[in-house]
Amino acid sequence: MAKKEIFDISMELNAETPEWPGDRPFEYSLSVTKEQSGSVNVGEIKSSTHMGTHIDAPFHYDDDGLKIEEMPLDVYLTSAQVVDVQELGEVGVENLPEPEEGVTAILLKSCSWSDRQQFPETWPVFSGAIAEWMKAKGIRLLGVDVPSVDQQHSKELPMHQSMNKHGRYILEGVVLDHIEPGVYQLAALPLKITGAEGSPVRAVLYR
Ligand SMILES: N[C@@H](CC(=O)c1ccccc1NC=O)C(=O)O
Ligand SMILES: [Zn+2]
Ligand SMILES: [Zn+2]
Repeated sequence: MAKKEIFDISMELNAETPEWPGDRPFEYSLSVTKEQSGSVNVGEIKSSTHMGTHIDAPFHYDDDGLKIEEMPLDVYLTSAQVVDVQELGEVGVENLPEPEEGVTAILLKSCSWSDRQQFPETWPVFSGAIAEWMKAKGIRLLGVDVPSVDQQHSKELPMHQSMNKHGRYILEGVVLDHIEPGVYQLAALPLKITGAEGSPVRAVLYR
């Protein structure tokens, strides 16, 4: 078998990773040094669950929604198609190609968040009709290369709600600038945090 080609599509997590405005920044530090313990360095992390490349559990926007440890894992281990949606202010169904055979995730490459040390001022609007289209095509996961599938100041969260209503799942903050459109295997598993409404993931594409 040929060697696996692995493409990292995750953001780095460090003190410069931009948090959602008003949310807590990411922190990693050594709480115990090897010198102190005589044996090991031990770290601790503080983070929002919506930091960097992450997934939303439905409980993020629906009090009765699934929590992170209840989420199906096969949604995040699947064939994924990277689709070019660059230069679009609004992304609708008319901008999406017929998915390739066997694909159950679509990753939208907008290239609208180039400086990952700044929270972006704007990003494309994703039409709620995409969720219905996904359901009709058997696509279970939508990935976006921006902080959210809705706009920053939205309170109604029409896209999140439409995805939930149609039983579709959300992956946010992937990095696709270096990825050619096409079909890959995706792995992007959440941490098993009891009761949580989101989790950072290490997202990779491979083939
Ligand atoms: N919906 C966004 C996150 C979000 O809305 C948010 C994240 C942290 C703190 C506040 C937030 N939203 C509204 O106050 C997301 O899906 O990641
Ligand atoms: Zn989120
Ligand atoms: Zn979200």
